[in-house]
Amino acid sequence: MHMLKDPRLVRQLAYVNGKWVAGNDGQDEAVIDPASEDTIGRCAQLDSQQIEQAIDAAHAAFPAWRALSLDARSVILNTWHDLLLENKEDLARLMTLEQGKPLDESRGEIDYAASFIRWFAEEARRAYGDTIPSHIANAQLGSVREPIGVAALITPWNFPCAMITRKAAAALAAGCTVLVKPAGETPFSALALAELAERAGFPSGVFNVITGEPQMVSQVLCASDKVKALSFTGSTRVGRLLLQQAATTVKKCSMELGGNAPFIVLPDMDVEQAAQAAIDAKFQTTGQDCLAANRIFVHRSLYEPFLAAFARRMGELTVGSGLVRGVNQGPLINAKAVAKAQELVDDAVTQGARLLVGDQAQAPGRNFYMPTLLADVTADMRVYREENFAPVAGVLAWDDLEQLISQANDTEYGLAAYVYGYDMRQVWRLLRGLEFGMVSVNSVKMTGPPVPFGGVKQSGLGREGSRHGLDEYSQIKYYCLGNLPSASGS
Ligand SMILES: NC(=O)c1ccc[n+]([C@@H]2O[C@H](COP(=O)([O-])OP(=O)(O)OC[C@H]3O[C@@H](n4cnc5c(N)ncnc54)[C@H](O)[C@@H]3O)[C@@H](O)[C@H]2O)c1
Ligand SMILES: N[C@@H](CC=O)C(=O)O
Repeated sequence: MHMLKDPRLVRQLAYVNGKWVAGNDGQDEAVIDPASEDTIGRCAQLDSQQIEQAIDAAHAAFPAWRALSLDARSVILNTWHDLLLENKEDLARLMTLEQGKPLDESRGEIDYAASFIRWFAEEARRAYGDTIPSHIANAQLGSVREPIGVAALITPWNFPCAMITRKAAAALAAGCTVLVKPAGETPFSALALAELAERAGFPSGVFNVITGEPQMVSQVLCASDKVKALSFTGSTRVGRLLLQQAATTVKKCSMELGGNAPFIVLPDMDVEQAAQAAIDAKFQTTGQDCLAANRIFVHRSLYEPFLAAFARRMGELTVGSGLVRGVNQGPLINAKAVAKAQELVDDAVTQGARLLVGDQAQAPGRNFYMPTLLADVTADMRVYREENFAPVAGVLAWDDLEQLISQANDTEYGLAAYVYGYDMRQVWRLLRGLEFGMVSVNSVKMTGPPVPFGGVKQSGLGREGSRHGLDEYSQIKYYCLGNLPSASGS
């Protein structure tokens, strides 16, 4: 922490109603650097009464925030955006310390996080309603969009800034006030965002970061009638629980959940290009990415050359602390994640997968998992069925396009899919046949503010980013102005 240029960005207290708040009775929890396993700080743990107080503060701040002009809200959002970029180096370092990802990836995430703020500061100006041709005599019909109210935003540790800004910027721009509950592993990035939000001029109670025991916090948020929207990014398992909890007060729910992305290589694809793209799609964020290629399907005619090219290119992966220059594979978030990766690999090898690359004896620490390549993966293996969230690549061969589509769709998940190849007929068939919310053809990069990000099936509900991102935080009010003189047909 002493390495930051601006030490005031390191906040260990929650941020509620414009104040830094300690847990009642001084409750706090250690935050660990997953690379060194050192404690880098402690984070306040609020109790249920304090969560209620935070909800009250956000609720009280809502009328004045929604009443501000769009221009005034945009100015504050744009200032927040600029502050993120001005403090990029510190924010990136903080992220690497608590999350583990290589510093360059953290810098990239700060740019990415900031880009959503600028996007929604502009997009809110285009939150149009409708005029509706009237079927009622002498009436004018239409609709306007209104902010939904207090929004609770619960976020994961793998993208500690961007998953917050993609939600918060949309909610704030729409006129909502927010309560952010970051993951316990990565609270400091969220609290640094709060420090910058304060400097940007958000009025007290508009942007709050509440830290505490996850189940208790979500129960209090979900039980409160003052919280009108719940936006969650995280695992499908927890998403299901939250949907049940939110049902009691019928909240508007947006769910960005797990993935099990197929990466499909068509027979006309260049093997080296496909192998590099698959490496990028698999190993970004050390495999801890909801978009990570989880099942790599390669046409049988290219299968062995692809495996050879993939294995050779894995030699360029360097494992170590994210703070060290040249490292592109950081630690996993904790030892539990390492144990899960090992279980999946063991299960696959026991069931006949070939272990082509991967030697855990080389791991530089308890929380590191060495990049691993498994060939001849089958649908019975856990590595195929589960989101592995680790640098473990499972590859299999395919022969028939229709069979491939059924195989790729044979998962409860439906977030993202990749297709590599140029035969338009095959590409189009896949694009329409794959049951995934996002399909990217010949590009690993697919995300960004203009994109409607989200999944189908049990990967989620709703869309973030794009013009649709505002929908999660606004509601349509229809109006009928009746008994007007000579309005009919005009
Ligand atoms: N679709 C997307 O946009 C997207 C983006 C990033 C991550 N993810 C998914 O997130 C998962 C990894 O993140 P994670 O391990 O932090 O997920 P997680 O579901 O364990 O935790 C996410 C959030 O929920 C909280 N939480 C955990 N258990 C809870 C409970 N029982 N009740 C209430 N809250 C609880 C956590 O503290 C955290 O804030 C992966 O499945 C990944 O695919 C999805
Ligand atoms: N990489 C994703 C986050 C998933 O973990 C994104 O861009 O939103």
